[in-house]
Amino acid sequence: MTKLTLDNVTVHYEGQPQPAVVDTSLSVASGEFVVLTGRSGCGKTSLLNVAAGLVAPAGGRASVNGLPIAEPGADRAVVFQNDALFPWLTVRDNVAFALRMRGVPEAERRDRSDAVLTQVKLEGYGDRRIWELSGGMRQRVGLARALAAEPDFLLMDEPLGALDALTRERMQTLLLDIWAASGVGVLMVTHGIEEALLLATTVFVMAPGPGRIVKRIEADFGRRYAAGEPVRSIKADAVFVLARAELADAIFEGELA
Ligand SMILES: Nc1ncnc2c1ncn2[C@@H]1O[C@H](COP(=O)(O)OP(=O)(O)OP(=O)(O)O)[C@@H](O)[C@H]1O
Repeated sequence: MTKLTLDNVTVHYEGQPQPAVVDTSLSVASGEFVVLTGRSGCGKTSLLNVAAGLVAPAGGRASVNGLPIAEPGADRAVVFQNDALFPWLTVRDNVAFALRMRGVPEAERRDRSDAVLTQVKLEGYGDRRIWELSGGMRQRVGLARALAAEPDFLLMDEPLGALDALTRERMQTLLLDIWAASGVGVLMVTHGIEEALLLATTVFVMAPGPGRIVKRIEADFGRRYAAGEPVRSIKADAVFVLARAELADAIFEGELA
């Protein structure tokens, strides 16, 4: 099992009077789906970027299996909200880009790309151009590109934020399917309250001023979905409805209505 750990992490951007995140700890292990949520500016992206190796903490420690995170690595694939795909490349070449950079031979690149395109339900789209795809399909290409590297961790910053409600719901179940099948550890930032609860095994609620974790909620709704229960029945369950209210309270606590 692989474990990504943030220990008492502080993020302080140069020239800012206050740290963006103080003394914050969490971990993500293989097979866990950890979600960061909270109001705007509470430091969610900052924390994710520390895990990605894109931001160096001013205090504390970020590590994978005890080894310090100093830079981005192939073990941690990052998916952003509007993933920058290369419009002049085909879908398959976008997915295979990182593999090409790493010198993976062409036949293997093709096989691996087609396998992950099937995983994200884009089988047969390998030869299409990016501009021929809908927003939801583009986001699935971004996800396929991340998966092609066979990472231990998927780090996702509002990956579904730009999608319409229906596409977003479909992507949520797709993410759960991929997570359950791959055993990857996920750290995801979202503003979506239902999304956080449905997907996460653990939800961390952050609050600003300075950014910190104010609540931890354990959930098993994603596992129930993976075990065959329909999403609609999960969301209608009184346990889900109560948890949603508890999560909303934690997010908006201290904020004037
Ligand atoms: N590169 C940067 N330089 C200076 N300040 C930054 C930088 N990135 C973020 N900040 C500040 O750090 C704080 C936390 O930002 P961050 O983006 O981590 O929060 P967030 O919870 O992800 O916000 P949102 O939900 O709006 O995306 C904010 O006050 C923000 O203005």
